[in-house]
Amino acid sequence: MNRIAFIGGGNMATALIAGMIRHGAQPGGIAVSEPRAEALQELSREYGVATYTDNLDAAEGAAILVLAVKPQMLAEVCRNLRPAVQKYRPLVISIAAGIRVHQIERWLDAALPVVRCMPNTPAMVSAGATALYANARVSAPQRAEAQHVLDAAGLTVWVPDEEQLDIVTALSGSGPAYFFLLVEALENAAYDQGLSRETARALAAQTAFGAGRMLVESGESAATLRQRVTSPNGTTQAALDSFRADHFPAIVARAVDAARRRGRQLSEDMESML
Ligand SMILES: NC(=O)C1=CN([C@@H]2O[C@H](COP(=O)(O)OP(=O)(O)OC[C@H]3O[C@@H](n4cnc5c(N)ncnc54)[C@H](OP(=O)(O)O)[C@@H]3O)[C@@H](O)[C@H]2O)C=CC1
Ligand SMILES: O=C(O)[C@@H]1CCC=N1
Repeated sequence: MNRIAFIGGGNMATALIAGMIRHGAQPGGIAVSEPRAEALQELSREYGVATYTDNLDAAEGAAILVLAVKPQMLAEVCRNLRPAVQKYRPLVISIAAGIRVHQIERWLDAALPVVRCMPNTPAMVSAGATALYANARVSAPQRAEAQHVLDAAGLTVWVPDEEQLDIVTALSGSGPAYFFLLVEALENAAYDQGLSRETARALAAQTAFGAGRMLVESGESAATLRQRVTSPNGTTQAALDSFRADHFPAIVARAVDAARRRGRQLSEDMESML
């Protein structure tokens, strides 16, 4: 694998680096830059990667540049990276929510191969889900390289249209938080009804894990698996009827739409940045 530099060494970058190392990447070929000294020390100690406080030092000679800072930081970070990208012309991979390829190219002031992708935090346990989108300048080998980086984090899929990344962000990028919210609510409901906090937490988490494994491993649809739990006139049906009476599908649809619109807004908020 070519030398790869991560700009920003926060949650997602760490999850992706961990996945790459687990899949046999050489730590010496991975550079990370990040302002927080303790984060850099941790990355160096845990994974043996090269760490820098200066983004240009990290980007020096990199064939792949992963932009892993907050969307609001990206314009400034890209502008500072101009000398390195114009010299080395790397494949740029952005994981920033919302920010469009044309904005990244404008801020880098270079027409470059850019892959935008949307991973999620289960990448930390190699159970991530990532969608990728490539602009027309990305060659077939570069596409394979980008996919290789993200494959180490879990499932990967390509989308043909950049707009679809906002939907992906609202589904799988933010999605782990929706499941955590449901688990919190289940845990609290069982606790309120008399289970100990510890027992409620363990059962709620294991139920989420078991349901997730069945969804991924059984090859059956969520609807089929749900029906199999639901005995006629039984306890599950009582709960599902209550969910429907409270418009659960509409609640979920509205939340996903709010996340999708926020992704677009993040991009629009940054549109004035040159
Ligand atoms: N978390 C998630 O579930 C997902 C996040 N994303 C995207 O990933 C990106 C990163 O998110 P996440 O990892 O959660 O955020 P983090 O805040 O954990 O990581 C960003 C890191 O970048 C550092 N940073 C700030 N300024 C600079 C700079 N000028 N140069 C280099 N590094 C800098 C931050 O340091 P400091 O803390 O000191 O500011 C921080 O450590 C975002 O764009 C987000 O949209 C995508 C998919 C899922
Ligand atoms: O909340 C966010 O904006 C980021 C993108 C997807 C998950 N976390």
